[in-house]
Amino acid sequence: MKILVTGSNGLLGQKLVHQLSADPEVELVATARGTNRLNKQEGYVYHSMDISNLAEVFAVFEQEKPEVVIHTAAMTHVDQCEEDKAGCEKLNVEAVQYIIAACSTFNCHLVHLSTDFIFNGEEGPLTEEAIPDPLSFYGESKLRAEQLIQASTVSAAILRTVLVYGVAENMSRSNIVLWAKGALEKGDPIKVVDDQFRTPTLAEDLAQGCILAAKQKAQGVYNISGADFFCIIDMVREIARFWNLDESLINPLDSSTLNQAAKRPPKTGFVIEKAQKELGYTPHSFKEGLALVSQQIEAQSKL
Ligand SMILES: NC(=O)C1=CN([C@@H]2O[C@H](COP(=O)(O)OP(=O)(O)OC[C@H]3O[C@@H](n4cnc5c(N)ncnc54)[C@H](OP(=O)(O)O)[C@@H]3O)[C@@H](O)[C@H]2O)C=CC1
Ligand SMILES: Cc1cn([C@H]2C[C@H](O)[C@@H](COP(=O)(O)OP(=O)(O)O[C@H]3O[C@@H](C)C(=O)[C@@H](O)[C@H]3O)O2)c(=O)[nH]c1=O
Repeated sequence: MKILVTGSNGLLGQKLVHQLSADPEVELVATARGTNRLNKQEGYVYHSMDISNLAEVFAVFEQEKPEVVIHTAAMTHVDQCEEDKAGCEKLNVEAVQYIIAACSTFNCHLVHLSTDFIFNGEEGPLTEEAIPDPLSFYGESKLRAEQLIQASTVSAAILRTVLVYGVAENMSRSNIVLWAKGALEKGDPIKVVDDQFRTPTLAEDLAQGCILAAKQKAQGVYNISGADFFCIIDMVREIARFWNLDESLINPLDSSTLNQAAKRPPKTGFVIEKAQKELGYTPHSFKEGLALVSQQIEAQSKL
C-alpha cells in the first residue's frame, strides 16, 4: 500500500515516517515544506510539498498516486492562529480543500487529523458524538476542515486527538512533557494550570492510530488519545515524580492569568472505546509513555 504523509517534519509526521518506513507492507512517500529535517532518510521517498500550493499538491499526487494520504500538516500554534487568522485559514482550511480535491482526482483515501479544541470544554471526556463549539480560531479552522471533508465525496477518516507529547528531531513546537521536565531539571519554579483537564496522547500512539485507520481505510470520526484523564497540574506532578524532580517547584495557576491570545477549552479528553473496538487501537498508559520518552532522550544523548 502506498501511503503519503503530509507534514513529515512535525512531531506526528516524524513518528509516522519512523513506523511506516520500517513496514514491509507500505511504500512511504513523506512530504513537508522545504527540506527533509529527519536524520533517517532511507526507506522512503521524500518530496517538498507546501500544502498551501495547489499546483505543488497536485504535482506530487500525479507523480506518486498514493492509495492513502495521512494529512498531519497544519498551523498548530494555537495563539499564532488567533493572531494570524488569514494564515491559519490558508493552512487549516483552504489547504484541506486542496487535499480533498487531490484525493478526489486520484481516488485516494484520506486520514485527516483534528483536535479536541473544536469543543468548548464545558464537559469531558467526550465521545465522537459530542457537539462541537470551538472557543478559538484554531478550533474553528479545524472544525471547518472537518465539515469540508464530511461534505465531500472522498473516502475519509477524521482522527481527533488531544495534547500530543513526545520527542522528535528539530521540533518547531515543544510540548508539555519536554517543557515541564526541562524547567524542573533546571530548578526553575513553574506555574501550571489546575483548571484544564485532558487525556494526553503519546505521539507514537497517535501514529499507530493513523496507521490502523490508513490500512483499514476507516471511515468516519475516531477519537485517538491516551486513556488517562488528568488535570494538567496532576499530569505535571506525575512528570516530576517520574524523573525524581522537585514537585514543590510546581505552583497552581488559573488559566485566565496565563494571558494567552486564544482561549483554551477547560475540560476535554476523549472516550476512545470506538477506536479500541473498531480499529484495534492500544495506547500506552501515561507512565508507559513517559518511560518511552525517557528512553528516547537517553538514546538521543548518546548520538
Ligand atoms: N500537537 C498537539 O497537541 C495536537 C495536534 N493536533 C493535530 O495533529 C496534527 C499534527 O500535529 P503535530 O505533529 O503535533 O504538529 P507539528 O506542529 O509538530 O507539525 C505540523 C507540521 O505541519 C507543517 N506545516 C505547516 N505549514 C505547512 C505547509 N504549508 N506545507 C507543509 N507542511 C506544513 C509544519 O512544518 P514546519 O515544521 O516546517 O513548521 C510542521 O512540521 C495537526 O493537524 C494538529 O492540528 C490535534 C490535537 C493536538
Ligand atoms: C504555557 C503554559 C501552559 N500550561 C498548560 C496549559 C495547557 O493545558 C498545556 C499546554 O499548553 P500549550 O499552550 O503548550 O499547548 P496548547 O496550545 O494548549 O495545546 C494544544 O495544541 C493544539 C495543537 C491542540 O490541538 C490541542 O489538543 C492542545 O493540546 O500546558 C501551563 O500550565 N503553564 C504555562 O505556563
